[in-house]
Amino acid sequence: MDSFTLVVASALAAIILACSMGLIYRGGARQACLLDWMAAGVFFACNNVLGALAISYQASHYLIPGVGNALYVAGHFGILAGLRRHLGLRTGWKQVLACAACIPLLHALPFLQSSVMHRLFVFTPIIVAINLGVAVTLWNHVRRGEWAPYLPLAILELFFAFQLTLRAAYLILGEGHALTFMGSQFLQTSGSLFVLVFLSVACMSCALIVTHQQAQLLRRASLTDALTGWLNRRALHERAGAEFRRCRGIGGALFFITFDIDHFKLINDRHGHATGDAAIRHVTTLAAGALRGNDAMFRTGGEEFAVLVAQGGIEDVVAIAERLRELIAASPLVADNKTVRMTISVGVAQMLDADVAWEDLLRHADEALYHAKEHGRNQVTRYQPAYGKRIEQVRKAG
Ligand SMILES: Nc1nc2c(ncn2[C@@H]2O[C@H](COP(=O)(O)OP(=O)(O)OP(=O)(O)O)[C@@H](O)[C@H]2O)c(=O)[nH]1
Repeated sequence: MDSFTLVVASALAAIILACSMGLIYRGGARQACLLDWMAAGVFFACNNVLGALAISYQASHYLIPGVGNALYVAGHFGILAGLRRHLGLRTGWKQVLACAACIPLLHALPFLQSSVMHRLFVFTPIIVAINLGVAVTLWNHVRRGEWAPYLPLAILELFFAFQLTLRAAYLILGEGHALTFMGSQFLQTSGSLFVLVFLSVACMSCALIVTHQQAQLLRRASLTDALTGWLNRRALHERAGAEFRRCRGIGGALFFITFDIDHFKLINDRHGHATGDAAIRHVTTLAAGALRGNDAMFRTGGEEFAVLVAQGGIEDVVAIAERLRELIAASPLVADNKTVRMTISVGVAQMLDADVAWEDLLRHADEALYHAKEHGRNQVTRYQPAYGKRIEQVRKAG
């Protein structure tokens, strides 16, 4: 293989890595890890440009391979640093760049100057450690069900570490005596080929990680209510439908608690819309503390909320609803030297054999809530089939 062509191709792949990461960043995915990966691309590109120059020109030993090796270590570390930043960990850039800056000076040592083999002996373990560092970081910090977007990078880094170890072992144990800098032996030039493959696949893998996260963020935003952080109506359709089918399938119980702040219009009228918003947030914060971790909480309208409960019996659920009502009545909002007292009316319904969809269950909870409103507010009402008929009569009369 022609080592010059391979090194130039690797330089181009590194430039493509740097430009792709920069463009994705500029394009709106403002994730700082992209800048780490862009820096990695720049380091690899400089390393390969130096390598290409070294084939044609004689240079100082500190520059080639000294600076070249420093850039190579920094490039590999950039991939690890970006991943660590993406996972919310400290990158360690400062320490690594300080160490990398010392690498050219290390090349003053006669041991490193004297042979390519000795340099392989020193730098291969460093690169392998960084490659394995990527895999170990993923293993330790990515939850089992969320591996899919990280898998290509993990496989790439493990593969690179494996081929590097194998080639270095073979060269050191067998063929090492024949090595020259940028030589043309197959085992040596295949190293450039692997770097080319590494850079190309790293570019795709890093882009995949970021675009997958962007898609996740957008999906989460599309299912979340901006004011309260609770799930919205769209999420309700997805979640309640799935829970309804699951509970029907296993013969489990399913409940809806719906609640609505009493006379909320008066709060807006007396204290203003901003205080109204704060009151809504206050109620959802209190409610989230009172409900159980497994209960799914939805904001279904302005001051209307629904909680999907898939455990316990009807008595437990009514008790939770009662606790929630008492908590909100006892915990007024205090804002801007104002005390805003609130109460809620609550409806509770259990899935019935006759229910054909989750909407039936929600309608029953709403009918119970309507009953609570009609009978004085600030109370919990458990659904009775008669409520539906009564509401039907009221609608017809109206
Ligand atoms: N501040 C604020 N107000 C909202 C929001 N969404 C809806 N509202 C207001 O909530 C009020 C709801 O009023 P109603 O439906 O008459 O209910 P209510 O006054 O709570 O009366 P009852 O439910 O019968 O006890 C309306 O004035 C809406 O403008 C919101 O996001 N923020």
